[in-house]
Amino acid sequence: MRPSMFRSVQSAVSRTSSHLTRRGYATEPVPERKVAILGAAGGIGQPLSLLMKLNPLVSTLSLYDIAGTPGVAADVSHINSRSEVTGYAGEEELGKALEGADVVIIPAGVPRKPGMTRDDLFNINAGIVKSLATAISKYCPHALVNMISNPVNSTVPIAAEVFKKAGTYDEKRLFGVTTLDVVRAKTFYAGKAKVPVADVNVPVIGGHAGVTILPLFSQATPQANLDDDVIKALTARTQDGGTEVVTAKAGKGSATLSMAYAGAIFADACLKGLNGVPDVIECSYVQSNLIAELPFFASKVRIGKNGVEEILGLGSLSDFEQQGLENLKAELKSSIEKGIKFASQ
Ligand SMILES: NC(=O)C1=CN([C@@H]2O[C@H](COP(=O)(O)OP(=O)(O)OC[C@H]3O[C@@H](n4cnc5c(N)ncnc54)[C@H](O)[C@@H]3O)[C@@H](O)[C@H]2O)C=CC1
Ligand SMILES: O=C([O-])CC(=O)C(=O)O
Repeated sequence: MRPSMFRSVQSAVSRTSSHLTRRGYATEPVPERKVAILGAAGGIGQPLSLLMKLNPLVSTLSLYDIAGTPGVAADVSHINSRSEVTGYAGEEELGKALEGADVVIIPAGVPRKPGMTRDDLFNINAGIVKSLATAISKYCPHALVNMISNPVNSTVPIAAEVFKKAGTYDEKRLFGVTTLDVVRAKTFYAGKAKVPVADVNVPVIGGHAGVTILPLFSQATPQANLDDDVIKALTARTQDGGTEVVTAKAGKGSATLSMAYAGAIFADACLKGLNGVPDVIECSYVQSNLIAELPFFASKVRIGKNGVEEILGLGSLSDFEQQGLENLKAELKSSIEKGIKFASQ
């Protein structure tokens, strides 16, 4: 667990309702924040529900799925942390699940099996995302939306189109969650660079599928003089990280635990941004004008009270990364167009 998150979890467990620190001094009251998880009974949804229950910034935790959420909610609700937990099951309860939400996290939809690409999930997940985005535009149009459902390169443009049609689109409030790519890049880099993983930072740009995932190891900190072939191998492993897990799970789904961790990190960043914490910076796949032909692109973004406050520049890229950027453009462009076309039908 990232050290700051570990401290959050520790303080969640020790905090009292009057917001006393462990030393007993009164602190600023923490604002009320409702977080809704759509797909909360699934492989990602369950551990993500657990992690969000441990987050002291959450006051109401709303767990929605087509089935199974009352059990998940009853289970995590017994944990002695701040938030009140409610489970909602079935479409007729979706409105109540969403009403008043500040952050909506969406891990709803089918995962990959060996041999599939993320795009192979499009036919099923596009429809799921479209209907959930329609409900968000109706019940909590101002929420920050954290899209986890794959293919993220297309599901984010789908949600944007749905919001546009409903007249509720605010490009600052829609995020594709690419945090797992960053988590993987950090872990793999620390292993090769032989530096403490907790100190490592690696930006990951582009999108969230295969070659569209572009880790910028030339900007990794702490710097290490890794050979070109090591950087190439680290890049390939980061790009194939999801497939590595799908293969190892051998038909039982894709990354769930590491994704729940990554999703919890990203949602925590959104909550901190909403609460006015300065300099909250994470990589995310958002509406962007960094690359002319790609209206959605992942890069470092500053998250604040209104969502995306600033899209940070890409910084300087190595020749290898520059080539990687050229190589990802065609696939990412077509995934974006596919999403937009689907949503406008
Ligand atoms: N962005 C990322 O980095 C990652 C994304 N994913 C994606 O996350 C998604 C979920 O993965 P898992 O949790 O492993 O799948 P899962 O099958 O274990 O869980 C999905 C859950 O979504 C629910 N669901 C289906 N239709 C729904 C609807 N209309 N409304 C609400 N809930 C609905 C299902 O009932 C199920 O509980 C997949 O699309 C997967 O590819 C997975 C890992 C990483
Ligand atoms: O690979 C998958 O299908 C799930 C995913 O997005 C990831 O683990 O990065």
